[in-house]
Amino acid sequence: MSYERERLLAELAVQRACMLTDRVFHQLVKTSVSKDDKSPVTVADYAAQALIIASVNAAFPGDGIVGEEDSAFLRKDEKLRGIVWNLVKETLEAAGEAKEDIPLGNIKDEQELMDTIDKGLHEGGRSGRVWALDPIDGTKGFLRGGQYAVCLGLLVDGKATVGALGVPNLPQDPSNPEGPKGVLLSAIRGQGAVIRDLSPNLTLLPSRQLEPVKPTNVADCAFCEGVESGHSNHGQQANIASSLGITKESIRYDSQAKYAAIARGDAQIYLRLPSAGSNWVEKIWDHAAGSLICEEVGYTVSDVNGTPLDFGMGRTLKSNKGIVAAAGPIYDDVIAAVKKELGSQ
Ligand SMILES: Nc1ncnc2c1ncn2[C@@H]1O[C@H](COP(=O)(O)O)[C@@H](OP(=O)(O)O)[C@H]1O
Ligand SMILES: [Mg+2]
Ligand SMILES: [Mg+2]
Ligand SMILES: [Mg+2]
Repeated sequence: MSYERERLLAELAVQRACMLTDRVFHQLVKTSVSKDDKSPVTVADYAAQALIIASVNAAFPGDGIVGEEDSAFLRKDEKLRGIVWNLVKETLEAAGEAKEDIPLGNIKDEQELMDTIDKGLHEGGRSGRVWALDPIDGTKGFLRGGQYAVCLGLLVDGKATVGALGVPNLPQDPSNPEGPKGVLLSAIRGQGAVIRDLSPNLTLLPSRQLEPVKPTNVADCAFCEGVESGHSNHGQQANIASSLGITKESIRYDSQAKYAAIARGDAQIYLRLPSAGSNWVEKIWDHAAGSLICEEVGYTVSDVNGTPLDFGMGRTLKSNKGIVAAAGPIYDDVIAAVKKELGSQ
């Protein structure tokens, strides 16, 4: 099976959702809403989940969907519901139909909006086709004006098989950080990965194949980590980098923007070691699309013990702990340094 249609659907659904999140993001920045006010991101989370589920459902009605959000809060808050519905309606009108021959789905009213969001309540698991959806990954980054990502992956029998990542605030040219922003990456297992600029409308701009990683000296590499110190252990990550002889400062991005950055070669390592005392269990929607895209350009992605990520365990990666992604040729060095650091606690 080629999965070209699934990839096209994922790209278009993510592109359409990014039209919405980008709009909310800029309204948020423009109106300088208090950083403590979480409502803009909440609105965008619900609206983007609804739009993407409508697309998956229209094109592949038999597939399961594991989405991060549900409508419980929205059902209780009429005002918030009205805001989300307006955003969804405006985006549907602005986007129109895709010129490609694939249905992207519609939502007719507020009731259907909430029912659509709740189609993301699937339990996941080892068998069949299940989409993993994070409508806004990096909510804290979104609120800070930093990186965030719209993430959609297809798991087939528990294995990440198709993935698309929209990263609206990532510079298109890594050597020009102040230049135009917004990229869309996608992959099909076994077929490499592609990148293109995000477009302001539903058009998919021309894509280019991402180059496979090349052998490099680990000391010359750069590593990526999250911004939030509560989400990963910055101290241990710095120790690991220094034990590998890495002197470059880490690239700190919220969200799966980290996977996008390493996939296109801005850095070669992503470390996500659990914070001290953390019982956090990683969620499948935080890693399905990004890890596949990286594997497709020659990364090895595992947990901190070197165990491959198991997306067939349900909604979470409960058999894994933390994340280590490194370019294939340096992975053994990196995982050895991770184990040494964790063993020496
Ligand atoms: N204590 C914790 N440890 C690790 N990850 C956490 C966490 N609390 C929340 N997260 C996850 O971290 C994701 C963001 O990743 P990052 O830290 O790399 O930016 C969040 O996704 P959402 O923003 O979609 O909720 C959330 O799922
Ligand atoms: Mg997330
Ligand atoms: Mg999210
Ligand atoms: Mg969240």
